Amino acid sequence: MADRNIIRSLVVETPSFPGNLGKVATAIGLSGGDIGDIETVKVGVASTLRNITVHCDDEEQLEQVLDGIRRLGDGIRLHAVSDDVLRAHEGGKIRMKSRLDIRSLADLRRVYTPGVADVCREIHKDPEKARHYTSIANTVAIVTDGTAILGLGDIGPVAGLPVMEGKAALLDRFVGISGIPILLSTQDPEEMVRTVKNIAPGFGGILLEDISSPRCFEVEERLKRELDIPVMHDDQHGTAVVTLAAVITAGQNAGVNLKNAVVGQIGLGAAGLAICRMLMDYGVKQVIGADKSTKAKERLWNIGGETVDGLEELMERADIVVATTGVSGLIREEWVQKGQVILALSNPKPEIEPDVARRAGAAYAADGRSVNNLLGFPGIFRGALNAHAKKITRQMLVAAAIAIAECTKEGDLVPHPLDPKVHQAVARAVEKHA
Ligand SMILES: NC(=O)c1ccc[n+]([C@@H]2O[C@H](COP(=O)([O-])OP(=O)(O)OC[C@H]3O[C@@H](n4cnc5c(N)ncnc54)[C@H](O)[C@@H]3O)[C@@H](O)[C@H]2O)c1
Ligand SMILES: O=C(O)C[C@H](O)C(=O)O
Ligand SMILES: [Mg+2]
Repeated sequence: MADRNIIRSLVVETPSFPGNLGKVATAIGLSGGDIGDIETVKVGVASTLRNITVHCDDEEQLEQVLDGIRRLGDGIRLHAVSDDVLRAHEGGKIRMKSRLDIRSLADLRRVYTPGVADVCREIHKDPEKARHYTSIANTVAIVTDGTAILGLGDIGPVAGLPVMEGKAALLDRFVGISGIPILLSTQDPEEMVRTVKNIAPGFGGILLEDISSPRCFEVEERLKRELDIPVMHDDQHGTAVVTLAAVITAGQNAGVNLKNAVVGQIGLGAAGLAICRMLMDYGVKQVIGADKSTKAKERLWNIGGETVDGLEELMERADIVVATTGVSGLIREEWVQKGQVILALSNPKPEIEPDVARRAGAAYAADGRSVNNLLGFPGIFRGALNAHAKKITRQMLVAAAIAIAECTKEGDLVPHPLDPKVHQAVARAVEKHA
């Protein structure tokens, strides 16, 4: 099933004789919906009740699907439509949990007082032991001020929390790291740096997330300098790592030699500038960039890149196009060149849908759901924590990108994020280069 934007759970009642579920499935399919899971809730003598998960492109298509089912008649009834995504978020996605069971008084005295005091004394005598006797070495703060939440913009840290909880869930699921969202109610770089430094003693690493440019550059630079634990702004370097991996495989698949290729980057914010820097470091000779902001373009000049004024010019010249503007539909179909590679990475909606780009002649096209920093940040932090690294260096990031490219199946641009091998491979590569 292709990635769709809307997921709904439909409660449908059908008469209990063969062929009725088929009618419902046909109605959904004829309106362009995809069926996910089907769960039978109740089988009665006269009728059967089922939960049917449906995936659609947009609200309009969903309405057509619902109308199609309602029109079936003959005892087929649509009882309820619920939003699976909202339902899944009820109560939040994460929680803090004890690793030790507390059943007996002995457990209590071991886990808590008075036993715990001995552990405190040990750490007080030798602070290095905190790594061994606490959760610090396996815990990463996921810090945001809520100013660049996906492409939704400055919606504040609380509205952005579902993204941070999502990153925590991924860290847990893929590499067993505890991610703790930290929401900052300030946008002042000085205050942000001070706050993160003040809470840093409880963490093995700091993942900065969805902080808008240009403040993100200063905040990250200072924290890297002033803290001796790994600090990484995911939207910059996590994205750059995964994009480099996709560009490497795209180059191989499309027979383009990266050393001679022109890569065009649209959007020179947090993600875009880091992508340009990473590609230039990797040896791509010609990186051209476009942004509506002159200040953003100046930042690319400062690192030796070339800028163009119009998106059309960039689209005309580039063999590989990467876009990270947050603007859905920014790339027009008629700008796509035959054989081009297009990575439209903005979430939640890309600058051009991959199937539209391919129809317009692109050799390879992907969006931010598949080329996503999720392929990088879990393994990068796992590797850095395993190595007790104090910094995440450029070599570690390039090694991560190469590891991702090497895990990619033939014909794909990047590996599937649910493939545990990729996160392990990234962790190993990063640890080796730490
Ligand atoms: N797929 C991924 O893994 C991934 C990772 C990071 C960011 N992103 C996406 O990239 C987008 C940007 O994120 P960011 O953190 O870099 O934000 P940002 O705000 O730092 O940067 C966005 C840049 O795009 C520029 N821009 C906006 N509209 C433009 C237009 N019409 N023409 C040219 N330039 C334009 C802005 O001036 C800015 O410099 C978001 O949608 C985010 O979801 C995707
Ligand atoms: O959160 C994601 O899915 C990727 C990225 O960090 C983004 O901001 O879009
Ligand atoms: Mg992000």
